[in-house]
Amino acid sequence: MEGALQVPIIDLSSIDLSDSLKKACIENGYFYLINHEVEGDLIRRVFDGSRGFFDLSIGEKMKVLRKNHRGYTPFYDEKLDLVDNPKGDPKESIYFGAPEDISPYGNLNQWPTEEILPCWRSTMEEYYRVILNLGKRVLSLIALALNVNEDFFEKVGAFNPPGALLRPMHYPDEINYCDQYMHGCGAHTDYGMITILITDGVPGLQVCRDILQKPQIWEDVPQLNGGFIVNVGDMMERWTNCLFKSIYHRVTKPEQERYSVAMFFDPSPDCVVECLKSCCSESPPPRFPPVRVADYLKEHYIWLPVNMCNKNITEEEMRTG
Ligand SMILES: O=C(O)CCC(=O)C(=O)O
Ligand SMILES: [Fe+2]
Repeated sequence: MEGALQVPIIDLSSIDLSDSLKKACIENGYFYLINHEVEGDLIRRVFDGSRGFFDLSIGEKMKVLRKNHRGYTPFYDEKLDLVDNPKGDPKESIYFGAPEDISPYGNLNQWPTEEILPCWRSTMEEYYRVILNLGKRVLSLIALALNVNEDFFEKVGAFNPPGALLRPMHYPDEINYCDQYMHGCGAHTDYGMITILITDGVPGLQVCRDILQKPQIWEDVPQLNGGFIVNVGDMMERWTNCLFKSIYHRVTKPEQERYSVAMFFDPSPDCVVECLKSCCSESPPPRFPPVRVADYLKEHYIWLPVNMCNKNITEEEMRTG
């Protein structure tokens, strides 16, 4: 049974939204974010840029093939749900980290050249910075809702350096799917603190409020014009001892081509996530031991490098999905 769903709306221009934010994170694990002050023009440029990149030839895109979780991930590269999408997800994407993030190897982001896509890098970097600030604002409100200081996530090192990854995505329309591919993106939870998502309005995103229920009930999450969709991720679920829900979601086979842009607020790799005192005591006791983010992510980014998982996929399939 599938149907439309009530999504709580968090209005960032409201004076006191602690209670509604907390309620949305506890009862739903997702909400719309409105009055966020991100300019429509920037969002339009990001979607135009995203279409421009995914329209490039496969050869051009492969020049920035993902390394160290940065760069192009071709069709079928990501394996989120091996039951429904055993061959991988029939979508393509490109990942970037913080423009300023300098690892011992330098900044790991990979960019199409300025000749191929003029202003592309500057647009994506601008969007990254704007959404990073928006996410920090939401996370400071979440901290207040959890009865800790508003700079809690800064203080525990979640942004030092920022582990957030920006990811424009492209789903081909359903006529390009082989029958066996049930979904554009298999069922999963996100790994980080929160995800801030925007789509081009083409339907597809669904959530399942109880993954153990049989049969599972998947409900559509429509894009709210001008709003972002925010969902809680696994790290936040651990911090809050499961008070906040890291919600299962997926993207069905879209009827037409679909584009979306997600920013995953993963805490920085050395940050340790430990149940908040305000969320646990003897009853309920902490359900998880403290975990270093890098160790958690290593176990959960299970998808294989493209040269291994795509070995049975033809060039034609990689081009079209
Ligand atoms: O494209 C979407 O609407 C959602 C994608 C998603 O859930 C993800 O990449 O984690
Ligand atoms: Fe997701």
